[in-house]
Amino acid sequence: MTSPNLIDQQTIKQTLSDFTLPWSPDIRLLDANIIESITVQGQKVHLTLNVSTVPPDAAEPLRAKIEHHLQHLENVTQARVFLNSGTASSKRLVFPPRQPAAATSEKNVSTPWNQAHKHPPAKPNNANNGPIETLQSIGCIIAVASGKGGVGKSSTAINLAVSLAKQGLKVGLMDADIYGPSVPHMLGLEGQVEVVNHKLMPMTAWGISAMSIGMLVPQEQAMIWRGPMVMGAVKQLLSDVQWGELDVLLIDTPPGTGDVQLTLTQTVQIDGAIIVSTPQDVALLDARRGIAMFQKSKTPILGIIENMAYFSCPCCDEKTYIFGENGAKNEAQNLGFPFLGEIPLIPAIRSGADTGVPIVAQDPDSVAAKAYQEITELMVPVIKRLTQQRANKKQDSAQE
Ligand SMILES: Nc1ncnc2c1ncn2[C@@H]1O[C@H](COP(=O)(O)OP(=O)(O)OP(=O)(O)O)[C@@H](O)[C@H]1O
Repeated sequence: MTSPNLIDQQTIKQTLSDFTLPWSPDIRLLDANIIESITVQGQKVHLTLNVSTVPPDAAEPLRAKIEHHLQHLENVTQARVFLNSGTASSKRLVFPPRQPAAATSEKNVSTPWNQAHKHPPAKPNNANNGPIETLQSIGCIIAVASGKGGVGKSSTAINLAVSLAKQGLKVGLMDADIYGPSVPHMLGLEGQVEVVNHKLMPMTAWGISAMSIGMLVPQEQAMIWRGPMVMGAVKQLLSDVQWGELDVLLIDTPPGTGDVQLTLTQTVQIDGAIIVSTPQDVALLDARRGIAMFQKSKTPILGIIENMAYFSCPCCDEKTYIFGENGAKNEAQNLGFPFLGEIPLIPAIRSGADTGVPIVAQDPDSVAAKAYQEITELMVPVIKRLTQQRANKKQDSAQE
């Protein structure tokens, strides 16, 4: 029997020695200067093709062919082939494998030449256009959003997710912040994502399943992606990830009202959105824009959470309202949305995020953990209701 240790760059190259270029069959792949890198880690192989000289329509088929070949090699448990359309100074890594069902709509994303144009991606894979297979066993989907960056949306989403899991729910967390994915770091997740039956498996931490672009490509790569690629990545986080059976999938959205939000609302049925804001006017103004966007796509607003509501002095317990008092609470009242609760500004929330141990997991009896728990106690019946509504909708459309 061959030892798994025998896989290395050289053996991978050898197995590719018979490959020729489909558009120039006389030229061997190995001689064409297209293979940019081969990384072997144990039985996992990552190969990058530089397709800057490849005819536009040939790049993706070539990628798929090589990936298929590598996946079937003895002693290879995971093989992924990436496309890089850039030169050495402007590298652009193309998000990897696509599933056949999504291939048509993601064609613009997978072909580097298309990315040069600013056209929107192909017809949105709207929830109404057909269900996404990997989301079929999910009770309901809730977006956690904010208008403004840095208000603590990711910290809130993570702690809510862990707190819901502590209450016995099966929870998934999708980090849709393509440009600044913070979920892996805040959950302390490292290492390779497993691929099983051509689907990405979510990583697990603190009782929840999570997936983020930060687990798939280096941060600096995703940061230079433009509209169509970002939209494609969001779709893949939904449709190429084996989310499995979940009571709720929380989606941590990036701040603002850009491509990601648009893609999400066009691709899946979001059952509700929770808005996170600090009490400060400028954050509330942006939050209002976020609310308007969700309302436009008929996504129900489930409520508003006030984060960094106040700082409580550790010595005397005196509350200081650093960002103003009750801003988000009043806003919820004015707009007629439920106020879900307030989270104080607490150093342990920040340090928990920095060390990858959410405060809810680290210190369940702390003031911070209790604040999150109070919110999730309000969320549980809402999740049940949304799950029922989603199931009814599914049944109705099956009968149509
Ligand atoms: N209640 C809180 N108390 C103390 N620190 C907090 C609190 N909420 C968030 N933080 C810290 O504030 C910073 C920003 O939080 P976070 O990354 O969650 O915000 P965000 O709104 O998701 O940001 P972005 O829009 O950039 O993704 C982080 O360092 C986080 O640990």
